[in-house]
Amino acid sequence: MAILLRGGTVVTHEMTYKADVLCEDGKITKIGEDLAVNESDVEIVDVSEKLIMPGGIDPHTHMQLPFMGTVAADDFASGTAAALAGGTTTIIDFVIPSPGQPLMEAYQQWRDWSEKSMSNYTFHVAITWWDDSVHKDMETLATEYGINSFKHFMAYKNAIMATDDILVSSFTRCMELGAIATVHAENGELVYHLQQQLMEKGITGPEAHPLSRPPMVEGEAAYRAISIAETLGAPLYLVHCSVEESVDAIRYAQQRGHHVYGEVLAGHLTVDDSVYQDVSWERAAAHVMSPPFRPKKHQDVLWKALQSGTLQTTATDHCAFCNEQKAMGKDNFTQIPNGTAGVEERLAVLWEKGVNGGKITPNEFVAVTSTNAAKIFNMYPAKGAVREGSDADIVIWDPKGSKVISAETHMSNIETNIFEGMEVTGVPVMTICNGNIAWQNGELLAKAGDGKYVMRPTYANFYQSLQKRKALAEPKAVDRTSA
Ligand SMILES: NC(=O)NCCC(=O)O
Ligand SMILES: [Zn+2]
Ligand SMILES: [Zn+2]
Repeated sequence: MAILLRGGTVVTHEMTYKADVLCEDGKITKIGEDLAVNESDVEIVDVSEKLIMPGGIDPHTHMQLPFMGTVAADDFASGTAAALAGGTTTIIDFVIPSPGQPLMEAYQQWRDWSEKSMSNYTFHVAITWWDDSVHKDMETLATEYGINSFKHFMAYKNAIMATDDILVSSFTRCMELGAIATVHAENGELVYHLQQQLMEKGITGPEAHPLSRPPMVEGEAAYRAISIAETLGAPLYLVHCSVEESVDAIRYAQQRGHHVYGEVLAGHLTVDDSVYQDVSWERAAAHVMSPPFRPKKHQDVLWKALQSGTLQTTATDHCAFCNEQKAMGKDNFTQIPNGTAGVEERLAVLWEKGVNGGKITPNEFVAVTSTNAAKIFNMYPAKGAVREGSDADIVIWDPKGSKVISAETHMSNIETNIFEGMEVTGVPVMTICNGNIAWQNGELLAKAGDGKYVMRPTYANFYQSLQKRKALAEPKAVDRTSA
């Protein structure tokens, strides 16, 4: 049934205005003041005093990920239910082939798992190894399956780490296909070396995790990935930037005119490394994720980078493991499955600390939680927008509503919440996904399978200048025939 959102305030990444919004057949069909509709055909929802914003896009989640000897506890049903409860209507998850596994086989595996999604979903595909078949499958994925981003883990040695030769081959291929390369920037060799040293010293608990991944481990990899991409003229997106060193590397590259984008996690903006000193092993281990939570001074830099546009997107890296799974590393911190949750909390945390904290405007909030990701990953304006013709993926926001975040009430399948006890003012009250009310005031209405797979075409907008620049700089041999 069509839905008319009556009397709300539309907030987009560029403007704020009063209007009614009509959603029909999964699309936003009309926006205007006092829209007239046939009331018997349309469900009218009073949203006065509420904000109408594009549904959140979380560009970094791992539902049901097989990782470090176990499988992430939130599958595509529970994880996307949590997303909807938090006002997020689209996730970009990751297909991660095991080294040697054909890309198309892994892709099909993830498509099967994700059929039970309740929110919309799409995938980055990780490049974990290289041969001619990978080169070919990247094209098939880009041209036939709507994949325009390929991920590279520079960490996780002896597992899924991409070495420099793979980065060079894959970034080059991304350019040829009109796709964007993304990286998890951490020097995997250094991490491995420091892990062994810490274990030899008998520091085996979660407090060793951040010591094995100091800021320069991330900064070096960020700088290296950027240098490789810039040399090749390839666009680059750095996931979960957590330290000043990465922000500096990105800002310098942008100042040189390079197309480089950066993501920051709600967790890295708000949680600091003191969590690893917790006397409870369980609570400390619950925060083991990579990159780790950082000393507080980095949070300030990350916020400023988001405010200034050096970083464009916010995500969660939702990769949930319950206490029993974390206990796999009871005697050896390197075996603690890496990952934390947050897909349900991201928007509320960003509103509380960002908007209420005077760091970003509501319009900038929309940009960093939805629109910018839609643009970079080429889903805009179907996604990331409240405008006529866009998909009806909407969050109705109550800026005066409040709650206390807690594992007691969250939807994720784990016993801990990294934002435990945070009081937030500004909460979702309704989430509309594909024109249907998917979640309302604590009640999940979406069903497994309601979410749609999102095709993302290649050649996002930034390719227009990138290609021209590349053509103009094309090297030419010197003609010496007449010399
Ligand atoms: N982030 C994390 O600790 N786990 C998920 C895999 C990754 O993104 O590195
Ligand atoms: Zn990562
Ligand atoms: Zn991740």
